[in-house]
Amino acid sequence: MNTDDKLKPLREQIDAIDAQILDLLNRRARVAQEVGHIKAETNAPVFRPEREAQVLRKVAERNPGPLDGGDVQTIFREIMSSCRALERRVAVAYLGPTGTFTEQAVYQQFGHAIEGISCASIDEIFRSVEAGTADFGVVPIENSSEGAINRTLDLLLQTTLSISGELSIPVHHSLMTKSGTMDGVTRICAHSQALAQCQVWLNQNYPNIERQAVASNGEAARIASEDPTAAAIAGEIAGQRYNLGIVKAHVQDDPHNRTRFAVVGRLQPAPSGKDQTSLVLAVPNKAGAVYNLLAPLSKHGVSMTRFESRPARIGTWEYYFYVDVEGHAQDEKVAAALAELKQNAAFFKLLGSYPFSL
Ligand SMILES: O=C(O)C(=O)C[C@]1(C(=O)O)C=C[C@@H](O)C=C1
Repeated sequence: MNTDDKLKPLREQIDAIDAQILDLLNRRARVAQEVGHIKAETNAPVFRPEREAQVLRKVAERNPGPLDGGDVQTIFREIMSSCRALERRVAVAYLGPTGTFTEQAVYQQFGHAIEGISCASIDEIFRSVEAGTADFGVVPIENSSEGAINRTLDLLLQTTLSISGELSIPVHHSLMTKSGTMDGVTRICAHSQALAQCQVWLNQNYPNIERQAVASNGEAARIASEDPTAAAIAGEIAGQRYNLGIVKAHVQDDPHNRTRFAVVGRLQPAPSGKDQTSLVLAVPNKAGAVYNLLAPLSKHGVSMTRFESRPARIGTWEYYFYVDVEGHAQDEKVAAALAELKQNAAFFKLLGSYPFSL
């Protein structure tokens, strides 16, 4: 028997299974449509991150293999994304142009059945959600090599929006040009964060080529696609979008470089069973103030997962503290700790409670 003869019965099995999967997918989609009708009657939100997190956790727990648990979650995320789009296609604002890591983060959180709205800056993302042009925005909040994205932290302080989710993705940068070589290149363009994440490598390899900070890595890729004297540092997806050749892949100084993103919107997700709460606090500038401020967390057995300070920029040495804690603001012990924190703080803002990222 030749190879094709051996494959034929197996491919017939796959065809039969695919027909069953297709039938089941459409049965699921019809149920989601019914859910959509009920939500439309009551004006309830279409995107329910706590429910999606529960579905994804359940499939990973139940998955008997041989498919990888993470791969199964990716498949189900897309199934839910398509089902959700039958109810209504949510509009998500992100830092454009296409091909940025923020766009990748959007798909990781919402799947591909969305309307992506490309914005020129982090400010514009917040504005478009606040104005209702987009339902949600995805903004970078922290990079593992470079630390906090300060503009996002500042905007979170002012916005009327809440954080309704978070996720982190690996960030691998490549040096790319139109020709795939560095011949004739006089400048290397990238977002300032990406230039900083690759500075050791750039100092070693191209110390004499000018570096130019641009609005985003996607924008850098677009520039390089039009100008043969410009190279871009960006993700490979951006390079593919703009037809660039790779001069060198993985040029970031830290091979484990990751960026964390926050999803912002008007939605306040219900508890999912495994959640996180983000808040901003400030205290009067006196000895022991920060220590006393945080005491209610340990008193009520609430774990702090992140603590970041940012100058208040009012000319004095005062700081805002960005704090993440485990649990949902509606959980009894978190609620008790937050009530006490609020009493002790000179400033208190609850940014949101949302499912712990998968
Ligand atoms: O359970 C819901 O509320 C649904 O709308 C269904 C569904 C799904 O496909 O499972 C789709 C969208 C929501 O974000 C959550 C889940």
